[in-house]
Amino acid sequence: MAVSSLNHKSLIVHDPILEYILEENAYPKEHEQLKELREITVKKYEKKSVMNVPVDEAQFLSMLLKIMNAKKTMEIGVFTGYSLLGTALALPDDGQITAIDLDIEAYETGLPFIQKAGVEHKINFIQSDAFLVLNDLINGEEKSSFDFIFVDAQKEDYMKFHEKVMELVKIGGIIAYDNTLWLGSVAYKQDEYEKHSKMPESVWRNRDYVIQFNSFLASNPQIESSLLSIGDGLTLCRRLY
Ligand SMILES: C[S@@+](CC[C@H](N)C(=O)[O-])C[C@H]1O[C@@H](n2cnc3c(N)ncnc32)[C@H](O)[C@@H]1O
Repeated sequence: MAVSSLNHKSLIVHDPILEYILEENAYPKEHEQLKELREITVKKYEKKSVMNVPVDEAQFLSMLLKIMNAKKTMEIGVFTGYSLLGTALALPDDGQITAIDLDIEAYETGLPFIQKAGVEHKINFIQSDAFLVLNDLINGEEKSSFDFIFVDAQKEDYMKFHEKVMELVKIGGIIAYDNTLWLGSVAYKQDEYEKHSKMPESVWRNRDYVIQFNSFLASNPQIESSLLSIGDGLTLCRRLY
């Protein structure tokens, strides 16, 4: 199957390599309800369905959560819930996920598959602007209590999210930021980009936020970080103090 038909968001690896990863490793072990959720998302949202994290990235996150023995997590930016369902499947039966999105219709599109997978009880979905919820949690009893926080919302807000989620994640806990290679655009200078890429103007515009954020993380002493070339780029940050 050609990668272009896989609806996969990655400019990082050459198509045959990506196809190999997906066909020979990721798809054979994709949970049935994740597959169904992914397919219904493509059917309903077409091009917008690339907002779901890719299968290989969700599997990486699932393994990370298990290695960490994560129990209490948060997801900012749920959409139809591909990464949310992956997380819910990875957590123990008494695990908890605070999942926040403004868009309840998208969440409800994926909800039947979450229910069918038997993991809805681990999820507290909050329909809200994430900043309101983060402020409430900070003012409540939730500081330094989360094992893992996944941030997958508006890229221009990542810097502001970082300030908040650093208060909520435990020391030693992980914050994961999605799309930190922003379709590869962060690596191009403008003239090279124009020559080599057909990315839309909207990608180019948001690229500066992602570049600034990546550079902020790289020089931030409060975290250890690693930018992985999986999916559209995933940065893991471990809170040090
Ligand atoms: C890339 S999608 C999330 C995809 C999801 N993590 C997955 O893998 O299926 C981004 C989502 O963030 C939500 N979003 C953007 N800004 C937000 C904010 N300030 N508060 C809450 N949700 C927000 C959008 O409504 C959208 O559904």
